[in-house]
Amino acid sequence: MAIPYFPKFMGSDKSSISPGLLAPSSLPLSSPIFTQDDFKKAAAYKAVEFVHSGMVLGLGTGSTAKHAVDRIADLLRQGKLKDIVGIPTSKKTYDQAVSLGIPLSDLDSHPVIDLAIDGADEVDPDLNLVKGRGGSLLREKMVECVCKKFIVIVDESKLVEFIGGSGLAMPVEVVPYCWKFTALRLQNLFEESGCVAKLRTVGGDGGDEPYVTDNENYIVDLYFKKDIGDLKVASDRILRLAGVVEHGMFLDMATTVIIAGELGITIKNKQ
Ligand SMILES: O=C[C@H](O)[C@H](O)[C@H](O)COP(=O)(O)O
Repeated sequence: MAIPYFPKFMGSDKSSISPGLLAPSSLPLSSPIFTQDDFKKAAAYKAVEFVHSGMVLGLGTGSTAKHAVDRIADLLRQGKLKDIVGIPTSKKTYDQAVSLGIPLSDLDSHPVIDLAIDGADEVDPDLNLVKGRGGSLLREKMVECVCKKFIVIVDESKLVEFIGGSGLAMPVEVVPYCWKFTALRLQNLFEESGCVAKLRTVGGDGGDEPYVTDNENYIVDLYFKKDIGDLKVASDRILRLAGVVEHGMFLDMATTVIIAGELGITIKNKQ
């Protein structure tokens, strides 16, 4: 069931998101014109309610996760959270967390993580994800596969019927050596799904300069015209290709997905 943002006028449910959190201050509550970023923030703030003092936290990457990191820092400053250790999933999140004074560590020192909060590019009905359109899939997967709880935060535009269903990229991190060869092999793997493989470049389509990940690798984006079928089989086939480092399908990893949209917040838990 969706939890309304504004309990006062939308219903009696006592959402812990304060009324007005999403409303631009100049608008009356009866004019709820929300941006996509408002939804991202609402999902992020809801997720941070699951954070407790003393936790080791996986800190996600992207425009949605950024709100969660900001919120955690606010609560630390206010003394409402204490003794948090953050494990950032990218250099960008590392920089953000350092600038906000969040104590950080890494997987070597903290191999078990209590909770990770991160965004996603696609979420299917079984809570499988596509991640990595921001380029951070490898570190995200390393961190998020060792957490006890993994909360995914999205606005409703990220919901898809099937993985690849948005028509947007499913990223694969590859080593730079002979990337064209690896890209072709990836494309051939999914020929029946009309797969097109493209090297990600700086500045988007048409650029010459390859996008380089935090791990000094490249990204080959796969675009599918049709459902790729069994995701576990697809995952194994991709990972068996020499030259592939990791792919952006996060299967059976999310324990909870928080979705924010026009009707409010919906929380889905893995069955
Ligand atoms: O590499 C990027 C990450 O997987 C992000 O979590 C994902 O792309 C979602 O990002 P955003 O919240 O900006 O849509």
